[in-house]
Amino acid sequence: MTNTMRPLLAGNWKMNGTRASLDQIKAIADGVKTPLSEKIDTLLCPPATLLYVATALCDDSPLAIGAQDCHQQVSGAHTGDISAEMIADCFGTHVIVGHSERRRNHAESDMLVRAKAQAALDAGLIAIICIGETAYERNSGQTLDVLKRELIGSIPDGATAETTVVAYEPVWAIGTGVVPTRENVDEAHAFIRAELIERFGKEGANMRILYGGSVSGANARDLLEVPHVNGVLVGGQSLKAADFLAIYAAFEPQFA
Ligand SMILES: O=C(CO)COP(=O)(O)O
Repeated sequence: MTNTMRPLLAGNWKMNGTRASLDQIKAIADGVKTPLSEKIDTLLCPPATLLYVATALCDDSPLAIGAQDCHQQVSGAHTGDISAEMIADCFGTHVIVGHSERRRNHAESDMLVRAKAQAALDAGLIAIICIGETAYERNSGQTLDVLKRELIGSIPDGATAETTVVAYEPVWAIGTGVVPTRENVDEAHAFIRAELIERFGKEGANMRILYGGSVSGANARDLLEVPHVNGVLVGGQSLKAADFLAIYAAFEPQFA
């Protein structure tokens, strides 16, 4: 067994899902009610419109529910935003911050992502902080520099292994069906682990590092064997219960 840390399987629905999708959430919540859930954490992040009803659906399931973003402030004149407090109020337990789609589409800087992560920690949520290089950055040899800059800039000083998860999502692998080579994932995760240990010591050694980008039931097992891959953050393949549960099943050989 390569990775002994309790892993996290997280789904990110992005801007997908209406009330018609609640049956999929229920099917996922029911599907993870197996002994494997004693060994791994599962999480689904639907759009904010479904947050409250989703947490109610998961009442008797180990499936946790989280959000995809939060504002850095607790409340105020911020039309269209939701705060970490509001997520917690809906019984959400996690929030994704700094996803590359938000960094790109909303010009979110490392400093802003860090403030959002801090807001999440202040509200008692677990922050899933996303980092990852673009194709241009990889092709021009900047991958590790980008990861270092994003790690330093985006993670608050008070982050602990319990409250903070790092997600490595190479931008070029998101939604493309292109999965990095084992060597690429290995290099990135080992680098992130070393950086986390340097800054956070023991907490950094125990912080979970997820891989995200075109994860499916077909490739999850191989990814989970790479050292320092402590789970996955899944987009497209988390929308349908059957696909999500195929990834869940892929954890079995290592973690059951
Ligand atoms: O961005 C992602 C999860 O946050 C990954 O998306 P895909 O799994 O659709 O590539």
